Amino acid sequence: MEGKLNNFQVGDLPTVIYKPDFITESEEMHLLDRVYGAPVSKWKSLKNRRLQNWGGVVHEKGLLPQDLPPWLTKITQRIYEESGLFPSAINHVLINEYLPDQGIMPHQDGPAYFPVVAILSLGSPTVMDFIPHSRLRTCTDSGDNDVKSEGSGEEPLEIETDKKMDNHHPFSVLLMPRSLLIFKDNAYSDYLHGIKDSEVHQYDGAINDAEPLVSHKFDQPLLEPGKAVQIVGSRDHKVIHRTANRVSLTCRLVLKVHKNLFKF
Ligand SMILES: O=C(O)CCC(=O)C(=O)O
Ligand SMILES: [Fe+2]
Repeated sequence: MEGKLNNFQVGDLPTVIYKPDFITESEEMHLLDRVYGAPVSKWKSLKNRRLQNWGGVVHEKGLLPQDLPPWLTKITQRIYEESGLFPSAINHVLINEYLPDQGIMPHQDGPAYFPVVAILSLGSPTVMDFIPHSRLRTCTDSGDNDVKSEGSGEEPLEIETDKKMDNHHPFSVLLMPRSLLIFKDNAYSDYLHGIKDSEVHQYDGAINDAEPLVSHKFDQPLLEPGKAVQIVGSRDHKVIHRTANRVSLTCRLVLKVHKNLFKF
């Protein structure tokens, strides 16, 4: 299936796609209303962010499914159709909320997911860092505790300590509100991805910093009205001041779906 997002590949890897303005401002507002309108009990607080889990419980061996609500299927269906990268409909969405000084440790997504991830950003820009890691470390280490869980129970985190980095280089992607990031293949399997827990993010050298939305290559600060977000740019020092919350929708597919608990 040829996806119409193919033209939006960024960087050297063939497997990172960045589509600015995938949704409109009113769609963004609508989604944020839904996220914040969810019952308080839907939020799970972790040390450094909050999250909502939609679509069911992900186990190592598969998904104990729950139907996604229509406000989510509307967007996941669009991602499914326009990307052409998922073999069947997206059935799991993790919604993360980050305060301006919060992030997510470098990690690789859990093994239950089909290795394509689509992340829709809402609210505030951020920079996502990709750090190469050695695939060999994942299964062979025993007592070293490379793989840690941050508490969601479904995302083993691998802390990069290996300095052997083959020919892979770290890179970063600037994620503007309303944008869609998709990564797969090498970008999925050979790199950890994470977001720094600092209020200031640099995006010098971000693989998509040529995109028109980020053409603020002047020295004057630019304040987006209503968003309380500052993007300051100069040729050498491009930074985002994260002054508002960011909400992201991480949309994935778990191929193995269990209809009842006893089939695990
Ligand atoms: O919030 C993001 O953009 C990333 C979230 C993520 O990596 C995850 O939920 O696995
Ligand atoms: Fe992730």
